[in-house]
Amino acid sequence: MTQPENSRAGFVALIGEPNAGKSTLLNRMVGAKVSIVTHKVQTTRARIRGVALEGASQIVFVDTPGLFRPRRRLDRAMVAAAWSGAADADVVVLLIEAHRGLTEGVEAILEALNERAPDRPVALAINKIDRVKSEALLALTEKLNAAYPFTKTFMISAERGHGVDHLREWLAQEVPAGPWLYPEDQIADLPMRMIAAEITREKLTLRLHQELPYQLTVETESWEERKDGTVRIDQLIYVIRDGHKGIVLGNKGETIKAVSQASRAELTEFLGRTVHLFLQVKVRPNWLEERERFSEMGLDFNDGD
Ligand SMILES: Nc1nc2c(ncn2[C@@H]2O[C@H](COP(=O)(O)OP(=O)(O)OP(=O)(O)O)[C@@H](O)[C@H]2O)c(=O)[nH]1
Repeated sequence: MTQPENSRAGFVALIGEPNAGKSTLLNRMVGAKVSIVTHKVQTTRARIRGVALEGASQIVFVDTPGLFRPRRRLDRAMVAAAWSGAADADVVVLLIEAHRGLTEGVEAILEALNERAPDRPVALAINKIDRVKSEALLALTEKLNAAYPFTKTFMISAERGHGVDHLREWLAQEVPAGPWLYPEDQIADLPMRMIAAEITREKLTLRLHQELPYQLTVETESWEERKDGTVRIDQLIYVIRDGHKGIVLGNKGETIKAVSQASRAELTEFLGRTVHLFLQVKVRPNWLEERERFSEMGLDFNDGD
């Protein structure tokens, strides 16, 4: 399918408390292919994105980590990432659980939304409607809309698929007019590339949790299926300063070597075949601003320009 003239494209941040159903919804929106792969990884620690095509629109979803009160350093980084996603996205979807309603956690998110994501369309998606009676749903809708001026409210069951098409159609209209962000042929193996990048990023984080700022991104540059049944994966690790490069490499390259080994082992297990992994570290001071780099997974994100 070639890109239509009336194309639209944009980023959609799915936010909500842990367990709200964000991953389930993302998988529904994007399709079976992504759901198969994302089920295998720890989605709570990853910002998995998927790309959906709806009519002439390309919708790029960010599945943020659950928003909660951060304690550990890594948690804080994740929450910051979740919020940066929400603030920079073209559209925000707040997912809540119908049977839990307006919890303290949801109240905290609404407060923060006011501060951090003003002027964005924010849709309310009340999920798990299969668990409550319709009268309760109406009352909840009123209560939530009194608490925050949502652009639109959807009642859905991510698990059963109810209402999901409506939400996706609405998102397709809300994302800005403009060219698609991903070429069509990249969408197919995007999930695998993202997951591979996320696995390496996780190993880096585990290894460097004290020293490394989370301003680091991993991209899968190439993915080559070899005739002998093995896979060659080349990844770039972007840091924002020269000093960070030294930290990632470690003394005599021992850090990067350990990260590479750990990542390769997990990728090999995940893919069920031998993986040859090649990592390269690059300094890129402006990666936060580089929109064209969003073709891969990472903490970088749309700056809304
Ligand atoms: N009954 C019901 N359960 C649902 C629905 N959608 C999701 N769930 C369940 O809710 C649980 C949490 O769903 P996830 O998609 O993992 O939630 P999440 O928001 O991604 O969770 P975190 O990754 O922890 O932030 C899972 O057990 C889902 O099966 C729904 O529409 N109805």
